[in-house]
Amino acid sequence: MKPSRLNIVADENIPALERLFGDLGEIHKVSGRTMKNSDLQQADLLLVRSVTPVNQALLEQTPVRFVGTATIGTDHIDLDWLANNEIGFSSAPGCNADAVAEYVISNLLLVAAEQGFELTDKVVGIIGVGNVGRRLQQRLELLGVQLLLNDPPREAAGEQGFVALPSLLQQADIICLHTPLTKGDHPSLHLLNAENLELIRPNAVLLNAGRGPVIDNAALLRWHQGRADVTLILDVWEHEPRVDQALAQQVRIGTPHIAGYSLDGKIRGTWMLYHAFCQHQGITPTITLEECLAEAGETPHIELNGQQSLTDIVHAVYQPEADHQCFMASLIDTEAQPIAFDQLRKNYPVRREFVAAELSGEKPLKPLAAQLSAVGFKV
Ligand SMILES: NC(=O)C1=CN([C@@H]2O[C@H](COP(=O)(O)OP(=O)(O)OC[C@H]3O[C@@H](n4cnc5c(N)ncnc54)[C@H](O)[C@@H]3O)[C@@H](O)[C@H]2O)C=CC1
Ligand SMILES: O=C(O)C(=O)[C@H](O)COP(=O)(O)O
Repeated sequence: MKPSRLNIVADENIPALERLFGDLGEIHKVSGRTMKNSDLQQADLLLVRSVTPVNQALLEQTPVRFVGTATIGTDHIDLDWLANNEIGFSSAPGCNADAVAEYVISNLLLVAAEQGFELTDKVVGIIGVGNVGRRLQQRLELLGVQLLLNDPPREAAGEQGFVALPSLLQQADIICLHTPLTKGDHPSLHLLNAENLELIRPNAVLLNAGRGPVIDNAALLRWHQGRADVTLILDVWEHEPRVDQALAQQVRIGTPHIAGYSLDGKIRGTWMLYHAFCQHQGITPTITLEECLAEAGETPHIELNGQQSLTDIVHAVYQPEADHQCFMASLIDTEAQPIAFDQLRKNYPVRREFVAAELSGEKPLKPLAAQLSAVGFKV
C-alpha cells in the first residue's frame, strides 16, 4: 500500500530540504557518497548532489519515480536509464553559475594582485560558454577584459564568435575551463592533454572549475613540472575525492570542488528541484525562491571608506586563499585525504554571492562603482 505522504531520500548535504520538501513527505537524509540501493527500498523521490552515481545499480527494483540533482552537472546520472524506465528527472541548470563566475573573478584578482598585472591587460580564454562561461564573459567584458571563447557545440549549432581550441590555448594569457564532462559529440574527457597543453603560452594562468577529468591530470602534472611559469588554479580533480598529492603541490590555489558553493547557489538548486517536482506532480508551488533566499541570512556588510580597491571589496565577500589553506592542510594525512575532502565540502562556511553584499559608507566613485557593478555587486 502506498504511503499517503511521499517517502523522500535525500543527500544530507542539500540545504533547505525541510523548508521546501517538508510538506510533501517524510525526508530521510543519507550520505550522498555512500548511498546505495537498499537506502531506496521505500523511496518515491530521490534528491542527490554530484557525488552519487544514479544508475541501474542504485535504482533497480526501487519505487523511485522522480530523481532530482541539485547541481548543474549531470555526468553522475544515467539519463538514458531514467528515461527508459519512465523516471522523472530534473537537474538545476545555472543554479550556482554566478557562484562559479565569482570564484573565478576572486581568483583572477588574487593572482593579478600577486603578480602585479591588470586583468584589462590580459586576454582571457573561456572554454565552455554556457551558463557559467557566459556569465563570466559578461562580467569580464564589462570590466574591459579582452576575451576569446571556445564552444564547439554552440558553434556547430550556428552561434558565432568562437575560436578553435588550439588558437585559444596559444593566445590566451588566462584560460578558464567551464565545460561539462561529456563523452559523446564534442567529448570533453581529457580535452586538455599532453599534446595540447604544450600550446599554452609562457606565464599563463590555467583554471579548471568544470570537472576534473576535463584535464588529463597525470599529463598536467608531468607538463607542469617543466612549466612552473604557468599558474594553476584547480577546484576540480580527476579522481576526487582522491587528489593527486604531487599535482596539489603545484597549484597556486587548490580547492575541494567548492567553486559553486555559495549559499545562494545551493538554495537555488534545491528550490529548482522543488519547483520541477511540483510541476511533475501537477502541484502548485507555494514557496518562492525569494522567500527561501531571504531566509539564508548572514548577509556580508562592507563599509566603504574610499580607500578600498575592487580586489579588496571582492575579497571581503570571497577570498579563495582561506579555502586553499584548508585544502592544503587536508592533504597532510594521505590516507584520510578523501574523507577530509568531503568534510571540507560538508562543513563549508557560508559564502554569499556578490549581489547579496550590503555596501554602506562612502559612495564609490567611478571607475570603482562601474567595476563593482560589472562583477555583480548592487551599487
Ligand atoms: N566546480 C564547481 O563547483 C561547479 C562545476 N560545474 C561544472 O561546470 C559545467 C558547466 O556549467 P554550465 O555552464 O552551467 O553548463 P552549461 O550546460 O550551461 O554549459 C556548458 C557549455 O559547455 C559547452 N561544451 C560542451 N562540450 C564542450 C567541449 N568539448 N568544448 C567546449 N565547450 C563545450 C556547451 O556547448 C555549453 O555551452 C557543469 O556541467 C559542471 O560540470 C558547475 C557548477 C559548479
Ligand atoms: O553544480 C554542479 O555541477 C557542481 O559541481 C556542484 O557545485 C557540486 O556540488 P556537489 O553536488 O558535489 O555538492
